[in-house]
Amino acid sequence: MEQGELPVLLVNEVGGVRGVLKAHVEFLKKHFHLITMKEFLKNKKHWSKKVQAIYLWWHKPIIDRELLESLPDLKVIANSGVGMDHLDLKLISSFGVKMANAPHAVSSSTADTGMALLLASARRLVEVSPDTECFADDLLGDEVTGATLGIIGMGSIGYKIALRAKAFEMKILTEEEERAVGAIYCTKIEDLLQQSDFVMLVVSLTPQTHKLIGKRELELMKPTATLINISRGPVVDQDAPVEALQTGVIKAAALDVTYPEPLPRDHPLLKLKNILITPHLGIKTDKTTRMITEEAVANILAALNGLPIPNEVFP
Ligand SMILES: O=CC(=O)O
Repeated sequence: MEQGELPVLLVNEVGGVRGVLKAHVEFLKKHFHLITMKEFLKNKKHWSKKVQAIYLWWHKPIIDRELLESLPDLKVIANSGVGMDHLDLKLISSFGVKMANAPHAVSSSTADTGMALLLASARRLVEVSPDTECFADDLLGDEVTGATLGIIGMGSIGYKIALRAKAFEMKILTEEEERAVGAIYCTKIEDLLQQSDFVMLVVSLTPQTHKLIGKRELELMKPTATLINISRGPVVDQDAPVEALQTGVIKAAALDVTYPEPLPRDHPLLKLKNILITPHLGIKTDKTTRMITEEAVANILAALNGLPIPNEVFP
């Protein structure tokens, strides 16, 4: 890189459904020469030795061996969220490329989404319309105050959910050691499932958490309990809640994540009444998306300057 030249940052696209938000482009351009995947592919020869960083906005582009081989000067990939399950961390690292995520930016808005799903399904907010008869027997909801919330995954998002749940006077169970918010530690996930009125999934998707919740786990839950997933779709074996919700094994579910996303229109989950499904809204606020880009820029600049990367992720 010549003096005064900005490092080249590759982004999937600008705007659209999966492109870096247009509102962030001016900020990115203060630090980088920005090129899109389309521009890169159009003139690979020109850009290939210039790209030093990738900012991955919403899981695109696919980072595979072919792409990595075509970017010999790539130093860092910054992810626009906390979940890294869409990346082959070992492969990327074998090319000497560093990786980073944005955990601080996303924790509050994702915790808010979790609580919004919990409250909405407890009080059946999406089942009603303005002309619904308010004393209809079948509209009685669940009291949140005093109910037990089991949190599976006590990272920064789980911790913030616990803080919020405490303000709602809930009893909190966790299967990880986290007593700072007054959560009670269950040594076994089975105990948490059996005792909770609401079970909230906040774990990262890894081979260990893939299909963590299936038929057996749902059967351990109370028939009056609600399952809430704000982590990744494949943490739940998706056939299991279909049957469990149809047969009353559990009372309700609220899923911000599914597989695939979005679900096909004829998916059996979409036919159920006792389920609330949102399209992976977790982090989507204006402030969070701005903070994500700021966090990503800090990660990239640190990597390019040979400084410790604030949110480096290791394979
Ligand atoms: O899904 C959201 C994230 O990975 O941060």
